[in-house]
This record gives sequence, structure tokens and C-alpha cells, in this order.
Amino acid sequence: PATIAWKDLTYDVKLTRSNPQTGKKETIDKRILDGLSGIVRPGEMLAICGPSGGGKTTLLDAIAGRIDPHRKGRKFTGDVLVNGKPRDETFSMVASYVQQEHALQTPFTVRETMRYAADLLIPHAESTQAERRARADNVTHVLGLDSCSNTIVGDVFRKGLSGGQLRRLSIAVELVRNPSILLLDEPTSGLDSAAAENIMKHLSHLAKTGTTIICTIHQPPSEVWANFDKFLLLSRGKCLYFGAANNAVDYFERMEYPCPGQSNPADFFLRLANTDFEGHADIEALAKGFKTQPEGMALSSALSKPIDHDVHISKHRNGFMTQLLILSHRAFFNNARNPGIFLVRLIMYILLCLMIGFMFWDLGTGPTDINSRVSLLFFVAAFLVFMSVAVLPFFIVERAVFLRERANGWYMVPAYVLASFLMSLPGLFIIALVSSILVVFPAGLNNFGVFLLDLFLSLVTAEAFMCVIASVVPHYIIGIALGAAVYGFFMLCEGFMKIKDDIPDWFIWGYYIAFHSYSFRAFMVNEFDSIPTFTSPQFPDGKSVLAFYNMNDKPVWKDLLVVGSYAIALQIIFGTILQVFHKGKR
Ligand SMILES: Nc1ncnc2c1ncn2[C@@H]1O[C@H](COP(=O)(O)OP(=O)(O)OP(=O)(O)O)[C@@H](O)[C@H]1O
Repeated sequence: PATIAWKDLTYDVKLTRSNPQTGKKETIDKRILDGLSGIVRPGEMLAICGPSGGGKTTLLDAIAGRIDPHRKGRKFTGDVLVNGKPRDETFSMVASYVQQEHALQTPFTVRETMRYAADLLIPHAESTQAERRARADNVTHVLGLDSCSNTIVGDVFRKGLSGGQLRRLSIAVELVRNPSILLLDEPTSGLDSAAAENIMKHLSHLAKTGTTIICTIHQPPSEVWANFDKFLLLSRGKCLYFGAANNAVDYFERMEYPCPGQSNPADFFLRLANTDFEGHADIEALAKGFKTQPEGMALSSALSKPIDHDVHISKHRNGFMTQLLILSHRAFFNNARNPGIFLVRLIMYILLCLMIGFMFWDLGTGPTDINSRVSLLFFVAAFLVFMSVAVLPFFIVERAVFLRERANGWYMVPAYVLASFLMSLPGLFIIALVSSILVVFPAGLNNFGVFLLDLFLSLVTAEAFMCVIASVVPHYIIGIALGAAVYGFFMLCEGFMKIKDDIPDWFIWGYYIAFHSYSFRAFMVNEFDSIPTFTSPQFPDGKSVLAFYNMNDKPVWKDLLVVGSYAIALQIIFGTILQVFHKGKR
């Protein structure tokens, strides 16, 4: 059992806007939460209501510790207590947060999504696989998802669940572990009235069994409203009421805002709180008045009472290896079944490599063949790597899933990064293998094995680079632009457009940091080192071509090692960025 309390939560942000009179930019302080307090005990379900922009989501985030107070221009004060003690890092083990936007892996069916959630969230030391599955199936049933248990979540390629079903699945995955505290942001938005009513009934039942539940809710219909024990009305970040839901009508009547007989109380309260339109209450007076009323004083005294129960935190958590295995299994099937990650890319590579194969069909040893071989290798090192940009939008979708799961304490970041990395390798190997077959044999290039290894490592590095970009950009369009710009720069510096010795000194760093330089050189040495003669007076053999490009005496294995190490370094950077910056705080 967990009692959650918050005291005097105040949140100010600095906003820059242009002054309507002077037209000059100025910084103003905006108060988003204004000294909010509240308490919810095990067995209670609180509705945080208020008009759009009233501060509901911000309050829920503040309670869940999802506001980063250290960001520039922010000031956040107040305390959140779990059973009387300050909320700490164990919070994510006992609390689940269902956010407003769904973030689920798109190729999986409802049943698969629920089973992965159960496998990740329920300690294996305390449960058998059959028990975890039974739990997943039971929650699926309770949330009315049985009829679509074999339907996939869906994406731009394939239609899957409806909006309301996605909403229910988002709630279901967090219910699997039976959390002590459940925070839900607009759980009924997008649901039809029957689904909304049923979900609220289930949540109410959960509360009765001891779960502490807090929901933000925009406009609860009367059937939904009837399920709440407690009610908090917010307007412009101020508390207009906090207390028993069934006392609210009397309270507002006492405050001279009687609810008309036929009205749904929730609709009436929202009209009072919505300052964007006529007919709202005097917000300042209500907020001030609440503290002096018996309800306000009851809240203060409840907050000062000691709490005698403690949260039971299971000592058994799934260890790194268990998490790695489940996440690897999930990542493998996610990659294999997500057309954007594998199939569409494979087709793109096949088409492009067929064109390369036909364009450079059966290269010989004449003077123009030297140019053809070098151009082909440049194109492979530059453009086949460049095409990894296409995967970026899917990585951004994945990032949202990661953020949700990580913030809810589903797993450790290293397990996620390692599983994603390892499971990307089979798909990339297939793409590299098919591409190499379609290029090396038709063009008559040398040393298939090294060519394949070089292309594979280059694609692995390119994908790791896309992971890093996906972890730092706010939107995939910016990511694509950034990725394309960096790859364009690397192509420029890789030693083809300008031979290394001709690159200006102030640009040479570009040559050294571009992984393309090492992969291109490995392709070149692999190709030309073993060609004994060319019918060209300037280049009598392959070694003379390498000397021209300043690539002689460079062992291929060293360059391949650099490209491989680059991939590992990028994955470590990716993991570090996730660990440090992606904690689900906003
Ligand atoms: N970091 C921030 N910087 C500037 N303004 C912010 C920030 N966070 C929240 N706000 C503002 O605070 C107000 C409350 O936002 P919040 O999302 O909590 O509202 P809400 O009640 O949940 O609205 P809705 O029902 O539409 O989701 C909004 O005006 C929002 O723009």
C-alpha cells in the first residue's frame, strides 16, 4: 500500500515573448502550478480535472518526478512523499505512469505486447512463464482487448488497432505488474462511452483492492465521474477544490456556485474553472477561499499526520541477463517484422545494387576500368552507407517506446542498448550479403569476403551513427537533415573527391573523423592490391593506383578494425546519451 502526498508544489517557467506594445522581446515568468497540495491513500482514486491548459498533466508529471527542475528558466519547489518519505528512485518500481500519447512497438499483436510486458515486469524468480502469461491474458481480458488480441499495433505500412484500443493497450501494459501507485494521464480520451465506463470501473475495482490511483481527466461523463473517490479541480495551476468527490457539489454551493439540478457536476465544475470563456468563477477568490474552508483545513491536517504503512518492494528484480534475453527476443522480431527497419531497406539495397551491378558489368583492366573500379567503390562506401538515413524515423518511434518503458522502470539502459545492437546485426548482415553478391560478382571485383565484411561493418557503424542522431534530435526531419549533412561532409573528406594529400590542412580532421575514409580505403586496398597489371601507361598495376590515392601500405585489417571500433564507440555514446538525458523528464 502506498499513500502519496504532495505539498506546496509550485512550478514557474520563464517564457520569451514579444511585447504587444513595444514589439521588443521580453522574458516573463509563468506560474504553471501554484502551491498545490494533496494526498491520496491506498484504495482511493483521485480525478484531477480542469480545463485544457489548467496544469493537469504538469501536476501528474510533478507527482511522478517527471519534471526536470534543473533546466534553464525553471523553478520547481515543493515535496512529494510516498508513505511519508520523500519520493526516491524506488518510485518507478512501485508506480506506473500511463501517458497520454501511446508509445508501443508497432509490429506486435496485443497478445505479444502483453506477454513481453509481463516477461519484463514480473520478476522471474517469483513466477513461472505460465503464471506471467496468465497474468497478461487476464489483464487483456479485463480491459476488453480479447477480440483484438491477434491484431497488431500498426504503423504507416499496416493498419492495426483503433485509437481507443491503443489507449486500452497502453493502460494494460502498465497494469501487468499490479503497481501500488497508478498515474494515468487522460485514460478515457479517445474511448467510446462503454469502453470509458468499463475501464473506469476496472480502475475503481483496482483501487478497492488497495492501489492508489490518480487520473487526470478532461471532461468526465457522469458514469465515469461516479467512480472517483476524490476530486481536484485545477484552473491556471491553482487548486479550486480538493476533497471527496461526492462533497464537491455541496462545497461549491457553499461557495455560492450552486450546481443546476439537471447538470452533470463535472461539466458544471469545468465551466466554473475555464477562464477562456464567459461564465467562469472568480478563480482567485475560490483558490484563496479553499484554504480557509473545512475541506482545505482537513487536507492540511491529513498532510501533517504520520503514515504507518510501508511500500513492499520486491527484492527480486529481473537481472541484466534476463532483461537482455527478453529485450533481444523482442528486438529481433521487431526488426524482422517492421518493414521500415528491414524489408523496405532490403528492397532499396537490392534495387540500387542491381543498378550498380549492371552499370559496372564485368570490369576489365583497361585505363577507364581503373576509374570505374574506384568510382564504384566510392559509391558503395558513400551511398550504401548514406541510405541508413532511411531508418531514422523508425528509431525516433522506438525512442518514444524506450522513454516510456525506461521512465516506468522496465529495464536497465545497457540491456536495452546491447539487445538493440546485437539484434540489428542479422538484418544488416543479410543486407550486406545480398548487396555484395549483387555488386561483386557482376562487376568482377576481387575478394568477396573482405568486401562483404567491409560493407557489413560500414552499415553497422552507419546504423550506430543513426542511433546517436535519433537520440539527440527533437524530430526525425531534423535528424534526416543532420544525418544527410554529416554524411555529405564525410563523403567529401573520405579521400576520393580529393586525395588525402590534397585535402587542405584545415580540413584534414574531416578525413580522420569520417569512418567513410577507413571503409573506402579498405575497399580500395582489397580491390587493387591483388591486380597485377593494368593496360595503362600511368598505372601499370593495382599498387600504383593505391600509391596515387596515397593508400599503399595500409593493411585492410587495420581499417576494418577502425570501422568496427567506430561502431562500438558510437553505441557507447548512444547508451550514455540515453542513460543521462532520456529519463522521461520534461
Ligand atoms: N515547460 C513549459 N514551458 C512553458 N509552458 C509550459 C511548460 N510546461 C507546461 N506549460 C504550460 O502550462 C500549461 C499547463 O499545461 P498542461 O499540459 O499541464 O495542461 P493540461 O491541463 O494537462 O491541458 P490538456 O488538458 O490540454 O492536456 C499550458 O499552458 C502549457 O503550455
